[in-house]
Amino acid sequence: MGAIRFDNVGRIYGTKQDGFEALKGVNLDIADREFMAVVGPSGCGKTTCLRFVAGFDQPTSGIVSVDGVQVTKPGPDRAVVFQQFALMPWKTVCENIELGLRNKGVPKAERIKKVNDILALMSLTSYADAFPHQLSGGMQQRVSIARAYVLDPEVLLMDEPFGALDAQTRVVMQEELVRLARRNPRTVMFITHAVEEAVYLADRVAIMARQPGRVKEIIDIRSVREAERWDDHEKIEDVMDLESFVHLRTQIWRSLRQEKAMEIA
Ligand SMILES: Nc1ncnc2c1ncn2[C@@H]1O[C@H](COP(=O)(O)OP(=O)(O)OP(=O)(O)O)[C@@H](O)[C@H]1O
Repeated sequence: MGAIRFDNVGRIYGTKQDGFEALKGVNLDIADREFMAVVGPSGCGKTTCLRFVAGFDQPTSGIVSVDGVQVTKPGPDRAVVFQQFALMPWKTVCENIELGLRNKGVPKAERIKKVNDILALMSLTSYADAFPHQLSGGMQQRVSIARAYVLDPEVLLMDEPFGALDAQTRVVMQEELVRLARRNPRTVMFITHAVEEAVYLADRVAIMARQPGRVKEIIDIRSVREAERWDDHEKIEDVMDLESFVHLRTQIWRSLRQEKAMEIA
């Protein structure tokens, strides 16, 4: 459940005759419960691709599908976490997390249990009654992720979720997301500009190119992570120190730099 497919996807903004071709021939398969990070230069169309899967926008050519069904609108099988936390400021942490469950018609007793479980899992229990403005950015993003996870969606779509956080908070959130993703795997499409973040979190990394936007290369991380037992290390800096990690990071940087060089040439 939750397998995502981009089949020869294109997007033209404006008219077909006089438009801007943002994406052309995007092909990408994200397997059920796979964590796919997407990297690429600014403007290559990462967010546009994510919006297709969310059902917020439609391609002008090709098909985006989840489990073989073409996506035409948003649905409860897909949850989105944005860079800006987008919490309801007048609702408490607990109420923010509960809202989606309420909209889904989940009975009260079950709602309370689910909310309490996710609060504990995300170390948020003592903040349950706080309002968003009383929390740091990192805490607010933790609530956003809890709010998405509690719905138990097949697909989690994350657009630079840690982009607005300071470096230290970002590391803590990355470690937590790894914990969550390994314990309760979901199909994840995770957009980031941070190559190290992509290598640390993902099973595979899709590298996009620009003008027009397309997927130019896919790097397998999972087989290396498993062979080299990255998950035995609790801290991100210990993983980032491993030769196998450095090698993959360099490979992705090289691919991105090649792209930049071609743009400048
Ligand atoms: N509504 C729109 N109308 C016209 N052009 C658009 C629209 N939305 C996006 N674009 C263009 O499409 C291209 C892809 O945009 P998109 O936001 O998907 O890129 P991105 O890779 O996510 O960029 P960034 O990394 O900077 O967030 C960009 O050139 C952008 O200017």
